[in-house]
Amino acid sequence: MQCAVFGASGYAGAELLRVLARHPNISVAFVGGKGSVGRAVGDLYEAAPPDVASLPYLDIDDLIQKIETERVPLVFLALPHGESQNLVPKLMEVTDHIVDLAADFRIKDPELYKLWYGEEHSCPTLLKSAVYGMPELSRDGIAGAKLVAVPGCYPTAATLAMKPLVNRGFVGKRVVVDAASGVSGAGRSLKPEYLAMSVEEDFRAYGLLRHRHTVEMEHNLDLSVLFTPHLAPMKRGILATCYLEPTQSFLDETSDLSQQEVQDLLYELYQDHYSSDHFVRCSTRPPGTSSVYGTNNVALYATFDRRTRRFVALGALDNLTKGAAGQAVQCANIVLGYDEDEGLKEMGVWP
Ligand SMILES: NC(=O)C1=CN([C@@H]2O[C@H](COP(=O)(O)OP(=O)(O)OC[C@H]3O[C@@H](n4cnc5c(N)ncnc54)[C@H](OP(=O)(O)O)[C@@H]3O)[C@@H](O)[C@H]2O)C=CC1
Ligand SMILES: CC(=O)N[C@@H](CCC(=O)OP(=O)(O)O)C(=O)O
Repeated sequence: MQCAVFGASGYAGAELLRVLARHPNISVAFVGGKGSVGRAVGDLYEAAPPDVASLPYLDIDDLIQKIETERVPLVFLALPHGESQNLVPKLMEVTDHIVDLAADFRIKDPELYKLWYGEEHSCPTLLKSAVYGMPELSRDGIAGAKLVAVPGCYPTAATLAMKPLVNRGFVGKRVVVDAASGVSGAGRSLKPEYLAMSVEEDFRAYGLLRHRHTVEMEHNLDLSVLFTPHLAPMKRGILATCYLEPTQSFLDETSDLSQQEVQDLLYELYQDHYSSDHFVRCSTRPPGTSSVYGTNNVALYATFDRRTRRFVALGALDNLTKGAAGQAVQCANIVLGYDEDEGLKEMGVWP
């Protein structure tokens, strides 16, 4: 099946090209950009797979026209936030399936969208028709979907790290999430704060109290979340560290258990919860981002500290793969009825 990728000159778009190069059923026929229009993929992206290296970046109008005339059935959008909502109404008329990596269609409620994104949504009626594409949270509605909203990178890590504890009724209503992202999470922009000279030998928090991913985590988990993102001096990767208070029922249930038995119980809880999920790795020790680099895997670990009465749940993923392009292809596979891991079977890189 042919597809088109809008924003293929950006980091998430380039990662889509990398993942789709290994896909047996989906091939990239057309790519779009903005500043890169007139150049070919291989000019910009030297590691591009040979069959896409020669594709020219098209502007939005030319790309839509190609999709229409060539009847391209699948479209990925990897555009800066806010662009997809202007494009999707037209694309709905000319293609069968749209998988959007941006935040435009993740929040169903237009008022909540306005509150967290600071602007009115331009097509609020379409918000409800989009399916939220985090398969490990829910696969409902993804098969055959016309419009999939791929979740945010931080919410994917934090949601998957906490969900088994939440579903089991082990945690109270308020959690704290500290998460660090590699610099590719900010996209390919040339802003001075993302230059190597600025990020190397630095580690800092940003977006305090108001980061837009907070609302996504709160919705996924039905919890109140205090979220602090950090910028880490690495290219790729996210590590989310989540602190949760236990419920009395958890304390009662585990009062006679040793620390090791509590650890075993938590490990089994995570294994059971994700027993049918291809990409979840339940770790027996705290995971790092290098263990998931370039893969669609998310590595999870949870423990409980009796002294301070807190759970600590960790989630590590690659922001460009499971946090963006990999999860998008995982969703496209479900939409189209392919095996969920087609194109995503790559092993990690070590060291
Ligand atoms: N980076 C990440 O880790 C993640 C990103 N995402 C989401 O994916 C989307 C893309 O992010 P990312 O790849 O990081 O961003 P980049 O800034 O790296 O890339 C943006 C892409 O969009 C193109 N573009 C910019 N403005 C326009 C426009 N007005 N019309 C058409 N094309 C345009 C750019 O083209 P050109 O370069 O040719 O100007 C480029 O191809 C965003 O919505 C982001 O939030 C989601 C999860 C994680
Ligand atoms: C390091 C960095 O700046 N990260 C970005 C999040 C990554 C991203 O692109 O967010 P979406 O998944 O919502 O598209 C940020 O904090 O805004």
